[in-house]
Amino acid sequence: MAQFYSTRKPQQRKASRPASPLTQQTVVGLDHQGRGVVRGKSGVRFVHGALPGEVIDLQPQGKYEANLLTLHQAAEDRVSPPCPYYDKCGGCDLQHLALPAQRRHKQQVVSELLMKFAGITAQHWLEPLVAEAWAYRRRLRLATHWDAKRRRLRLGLRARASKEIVEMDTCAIAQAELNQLLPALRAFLPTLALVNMLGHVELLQTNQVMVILRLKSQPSQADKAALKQFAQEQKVAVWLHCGDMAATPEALVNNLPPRYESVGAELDFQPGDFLQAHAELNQLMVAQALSWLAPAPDEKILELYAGSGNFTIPMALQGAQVTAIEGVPSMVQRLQQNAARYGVTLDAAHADLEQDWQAYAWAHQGFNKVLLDPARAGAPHAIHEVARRQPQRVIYISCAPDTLARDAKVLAAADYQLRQAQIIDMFPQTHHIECLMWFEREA
Ligand SMILES: C[S@@+](CC[C@H](N)C(=O)[O-])C[C@H]1O[C@@H](n2cnc3c(N)ncnc32)[C@H](O)[C@@H]1O
Repeated sequence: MAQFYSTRKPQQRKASRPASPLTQQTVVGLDHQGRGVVRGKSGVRFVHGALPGEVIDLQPQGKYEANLLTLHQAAEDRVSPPCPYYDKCGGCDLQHLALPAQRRHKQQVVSELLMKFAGITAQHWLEPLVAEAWAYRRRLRLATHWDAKRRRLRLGLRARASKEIVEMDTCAIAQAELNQLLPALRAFLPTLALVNMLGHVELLQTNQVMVILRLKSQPSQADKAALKQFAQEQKVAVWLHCGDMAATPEALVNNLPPRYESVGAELDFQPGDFLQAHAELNQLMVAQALSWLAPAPDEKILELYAGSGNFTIPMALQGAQVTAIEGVPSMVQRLQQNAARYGVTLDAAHADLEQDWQAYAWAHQGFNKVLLDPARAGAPHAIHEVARRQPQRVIYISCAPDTLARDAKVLAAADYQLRQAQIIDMFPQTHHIECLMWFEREA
């Protein structure tokens, strides 16, 4: 890209005066990021913490956002957030909305986006798939800051729209085993020389508790010995992720091969691999997707964005002929390892699904059904490739309703009907939405 240099000094920006608060505003909606929508004379504002039907005063922040200043009239569905860190922490931004209303809201968001961007409605919405709504997260990523002068470590979650660290004793949505480790980590980490090169700390709970330290470089032998002792005392595995982000985490103390449960299978994974946030709901979701896919033994199934085999291995165990594609080569290896451990035959390949598929041998076969579970970016290229191949059925698992709606438009244009839809309550108390869609091509 061309760069242009100027000898002129950059103009000094005048510090802008904060905008005046807007009073007695009525909230008319809730957007897909969980913010209340206010339409005033100066345009639309998205207000953090506000709910539809409420009358509020708000403080504008930037061009479109705002913070809630005063609540004059509360919505019926408003509840008092139980977490003491709710006001500061950027994690659970829908705790102030009653759980049934959160689920209704998520379904409404998906339904509205599908209508707005794809012009479609689901023939049938199933009741949301739900499970434990607190203490469910099996992965906690903690930010750190070492104050060398005061010899004090800050360890916690990031505040909303800020780099500030909110230190908490417990995180209300994290699994108990992860919370129990927090005091021990706060006491232990400052005793290590590596504390001044610590990036984040990740805690994982699957078949064991794992502590993953993100470090700029390898720790000293003395630190490694201390970490081994900590692992023994706390009965945890310890992994080190040293160097740049592309480096793979390595086990320092590994008591068991890391595994997570899917339907009828315990699957190998490694820290750094994608892992669904809610263990119980993951299993319900996989079971539901498989029942919709209903693979017959003679049918060929194409699975896209397969990860380490969360959907693949249960499908193959049911006798389906699966071709599974994943973009991270080491995860493809894990998938193949999982297939070998369960004695199932399948094709697994590494590919960037957002590139042209011409060069991929697997892409030249015919497929009866497709299951795809992309990241938040959706499948902007892959969905065209899928539609062009005209499989009878497409099961789409989405964690981003806006990109789902964009991709659904492509399927709708290729004569697919949205037969069933369902919210998966994978991220209760937060605005994040997971959903499952069954598209069928009318012959
Ligand atoms: C939401 S995860 C789902 C993984 C798996 N289905 C599961 O349930 O564990 C999305 C996966 O897509 C992969 N991915 C992201 N972009 C990709 C691309 N352009 N091509 C291929 N795979 C990609 C990621 O590495 C990740 O494993």
